[in-house]
Amino acid sequence: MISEPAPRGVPEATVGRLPGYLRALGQFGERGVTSISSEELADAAGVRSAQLRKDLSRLGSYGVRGVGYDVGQLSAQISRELGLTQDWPVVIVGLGHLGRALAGYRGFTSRGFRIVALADQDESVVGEQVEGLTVRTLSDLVASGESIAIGVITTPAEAAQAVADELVAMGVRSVLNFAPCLVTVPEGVDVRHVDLATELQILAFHEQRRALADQVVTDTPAPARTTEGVG
Ligand SMILES: NC(=O)c1ccc[n+]([C@@H]2O[C@H](COP(=O)([O-])OP(=O)(O)OC[C@H]3O[C@@H](n4cnc5c(N)ncnc54)[C@H](O)[C@@H]3O)[C@@H](O)[C@H]2O)c1
Repeated sequence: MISEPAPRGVPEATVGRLPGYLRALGQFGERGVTSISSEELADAAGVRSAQLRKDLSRLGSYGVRGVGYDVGQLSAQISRELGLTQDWPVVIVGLGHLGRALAGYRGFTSRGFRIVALADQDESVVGEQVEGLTVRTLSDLVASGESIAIGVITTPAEAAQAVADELVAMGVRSVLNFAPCLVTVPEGVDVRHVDLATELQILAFHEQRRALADQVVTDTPAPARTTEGVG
């Protein structure tokens, strides 16, 4: 595998596909595979191989003809590019159903995200031990001066903007918002919205398209049978 320094400015769309490549590489690595062709990796990640080669070339990675990519090296390079070689301290705000499920999710830790704080405003929740951490109020957390890189919002929509503002005020520059509303943040802060309902709506759209297409096929009258040459 040939690796050159990554050119600056990797497009967002490429960045969006890198976690998928990393996940696929991890699965190959677990099975003891040490080198992989672009076709195999593209198949596992669900993209076209030309797309994969283009994306990886943007990181300065080119497979070797007949050998492909080195699984370990490529994983390390993508991890570096995504900034996963360092630990990112995360706070979850809103310790209801979703917040608790995320707090217990082992996949964060194994991918370089350390949940270091939990916050809620409900007095019956503050002080509770969840996954080895004591739930605090956001103001207590701000007062502690702890360094937090990523804030995860799992409060009801009505509270999300105020929580985002507090997170930004305490120096958080990346926000992952699960509440079903848009939150705005100042320049220099990134916010990503996660909404499973949107994903379901997109699936419903495609499902409806397929159902309509099936209906057209069923409703189309069969071509009239020719009687030429009969009798
Ligand atoms: N993105 C998704 O796909 C998805 C999926 C499920 C739920 N959700 C959303 O996630 C959010 C949480 O859902 P849930 O079922 O866990 O709700 P929940 O009611 O069980 O929990 C919400 C928690 O937020 C706390 N809270 C409220 N205001 C707060 C504030 N200002 N500061 C700190 N904590 C505060 C509450 O005390 C409660 O513990 C909701 O907005 C819900 O719509 C999103």
